[in-house]
Amino acid sequence: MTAPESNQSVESLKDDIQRHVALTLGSDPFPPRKGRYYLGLCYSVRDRLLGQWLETQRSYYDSITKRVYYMSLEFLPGRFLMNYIQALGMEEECREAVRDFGLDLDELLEEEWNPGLGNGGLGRLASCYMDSMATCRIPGYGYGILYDYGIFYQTIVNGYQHEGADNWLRQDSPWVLRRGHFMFLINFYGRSEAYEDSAGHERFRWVDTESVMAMACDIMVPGHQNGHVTNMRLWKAISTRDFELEHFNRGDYIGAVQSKVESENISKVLYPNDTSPRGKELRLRQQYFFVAATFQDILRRFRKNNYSSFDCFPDQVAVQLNDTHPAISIAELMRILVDEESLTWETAWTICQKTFSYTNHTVLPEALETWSVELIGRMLPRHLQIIFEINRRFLDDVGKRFPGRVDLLRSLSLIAEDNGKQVRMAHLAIIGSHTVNGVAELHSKILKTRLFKDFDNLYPGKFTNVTNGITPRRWLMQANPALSELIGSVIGDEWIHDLSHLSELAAYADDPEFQQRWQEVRKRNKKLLARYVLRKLGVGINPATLFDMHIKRIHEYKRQILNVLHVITLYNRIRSGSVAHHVPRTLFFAGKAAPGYMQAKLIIKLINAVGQAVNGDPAVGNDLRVVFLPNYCVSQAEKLIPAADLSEQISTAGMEASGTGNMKFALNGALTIGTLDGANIEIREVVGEDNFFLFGHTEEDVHRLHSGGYDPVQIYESNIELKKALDMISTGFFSPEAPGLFRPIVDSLLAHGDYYLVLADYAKYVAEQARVSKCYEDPALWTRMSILNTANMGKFSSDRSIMEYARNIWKVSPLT
Ligand SMILES: [N-]=[N+]=N[C@]1([C@H](N)O)O[C@H](CO)[C@@H](O)[C@H](O)[C@H]1O
Repeated sequence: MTAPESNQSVESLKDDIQRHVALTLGSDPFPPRKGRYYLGLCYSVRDRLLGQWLETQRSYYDSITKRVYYMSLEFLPGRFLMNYIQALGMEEECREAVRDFGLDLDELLEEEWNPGLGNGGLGRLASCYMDSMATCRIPGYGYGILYDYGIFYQTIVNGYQHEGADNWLRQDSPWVLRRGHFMFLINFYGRSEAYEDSAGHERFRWVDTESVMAMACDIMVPGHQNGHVTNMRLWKAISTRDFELEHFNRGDYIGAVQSKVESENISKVLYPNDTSPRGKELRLRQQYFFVAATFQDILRRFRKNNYSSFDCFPDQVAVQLNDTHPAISIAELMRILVDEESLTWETAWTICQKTFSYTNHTVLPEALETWSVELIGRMLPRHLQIIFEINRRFLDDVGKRFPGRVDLLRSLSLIAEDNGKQVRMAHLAIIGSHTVNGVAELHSKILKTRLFKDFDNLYPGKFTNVTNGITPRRWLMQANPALSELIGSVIGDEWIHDLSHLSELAAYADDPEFQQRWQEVRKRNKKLLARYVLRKLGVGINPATLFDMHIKRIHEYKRQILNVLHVITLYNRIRSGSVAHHVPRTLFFAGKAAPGYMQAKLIIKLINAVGQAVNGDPAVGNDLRVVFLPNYCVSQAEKLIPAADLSEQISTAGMEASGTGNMKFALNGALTIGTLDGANIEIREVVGEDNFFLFGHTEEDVHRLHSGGYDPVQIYESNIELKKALDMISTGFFSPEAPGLFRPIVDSLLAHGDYYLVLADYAKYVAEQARVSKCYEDPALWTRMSILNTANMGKFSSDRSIMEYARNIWKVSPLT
């Protein structure tokens, strides 16, 4: 863009901002105020995106292309403004425009509330995938729920997590386009009534239902500087107008309105559990609500092309089930095709299996969703009938192929009998899908060889792998502009669209001048973070120390406890002077615990209690500092990750399906200390064993130790430093006011068998951490390792993942 053109575009942008402040917000544009001008800028940027969105949607219709429907109960898009500005390639323009008003773009960006419509990795992955679908021009949409309240707002009071309501829409969001004209009626409860149709066939209809409306709310998802803009369509529950007669007849107006209000509770709040569902009725209502609304929207689009039959439905529609949360879709599409479209069961079932594909995100037993037959029968009576019929036909087929294998029938059945009749949603998703994938090679192997072994034997070729990825737009270009600029200065900017170009960086790994510039960028990012921590917590941290980060949801399998045991060990070594030399470290912890997960909440308290002791001990000084950052979210991760030296990926092998934080850290040049778990294995393969700090038992070892012979007490007894650390925890060293406070944690390790093998991996972990310190003392070596990590992360772009889904699972090609 020429100077006059850019001046002209800066001027027109300034006009738009002030016009929106005046005419959209109804506020006086003078004097310029941060809050008002932030919204003025948002609406001006939105205007520029809407045009591209309309064009993109038109191109979908014109090309009658097959579309992907990525169904997810969670999305974690992060703040939109900077992502939109960079996708439109107008960052400089915006900076200049707001500067002319005496404002600073970086300050305006902080005005935006994080849309926390997800818990962790699964939700963020869905948003990275949306960004890549748009950037790779894969025709598709994300479907979910517009919760009024997202993941709770975490504060730390006296070391304990407190949950606050995340009323993120209280100031209305400039990004949410409410589509009042797209309202669908969603039914619940009632009963399924059999009747005979004119051809004498038995048919079913769902009657006497209670209903609520689903209103579409769109949020745009722009591709990176390619004019391709798609959207997430998130459903909001709106009460229907008609009153339930029973209230009305009693003249109970308030009661009548009450039930209306209740019906709108469906989209009120996100369930805050990361990998352990709570079988709550409202949660199932949320799942069916968004599934039913989504399929009415899918059918509306399909019917627009006036196809003569549904046989081509799978050629036009690919539905990806993001975990089992949307799995009731399979029964819903069967209901629509059989009950409403009068297709035969067989035809309908074939269409279903050709339409659906399912991604599993965890092997943790407590995370595999089941719904009681009683609850489904009450809330979705017709769907239960359909699920029983799917199961009957499925077991018939299995019985024919494997006569007499009652055990097989029991293990494969959709219905679990052991704790009251439960519908296994993963089994429904597997049977009703043409493809099932895990999210990293080890995880996908475990699905095939352990968790769903019988299904893999039954359906050879159905199980596959698509290793997770992250979008380089948000996680490098946006989060780490200084490093992006340095990279661009030597290899250009193609990596933004094709991350494999990063490999060209490897040539600079030993280049002293480049190493120098790399170190400067990293120092600058660490100083920036130190300033943020001082502002947020009033805690001073020294940017010259090794920044060691463990930021993710709090869960025992992620082993924040193992990290704390290492911190206490270092603390004891420093206090006792038993180590000749210690490399000063700052330990960063951040993450939310599910409100009902008491052990995780106690782990947060332990981290803060240990931090208080260490930070307050004059004998330690700057050598060791512990920081727990409250309210971990996407925008906080964008500040933390570019400043990290060490990335903690220390889960019990076989339990972290993939991890995606591990990819974000390595992409930004942090080195990983980790186990052979999830995507750590594939990261180590590409960055090289020498550039990865590995420790711990393998998944095979864990499986073997879980089947017997593991004695954590023996390890405790035989390791002095470990015993000392555990004794300090259990005797109240970190909780003098309540000596037994952390007993449950120590009991889980010693008395209850240490299921997550914390003690088994302690010694190797501490030893590997010593190797980390040693390497860190050699800046040339560390910088070389850091550059080689970034250089080799091309594989972990979500563009690669999405193109694998498109080619191997969805069978769609990018729009040209
Ligand atoms: N649910 N779930 N699963 C997870 C994460 N907790 O959200 O999905 C993430 C996205 O696939 C994985 O990276 C992670 O390992 C896995 O535990």
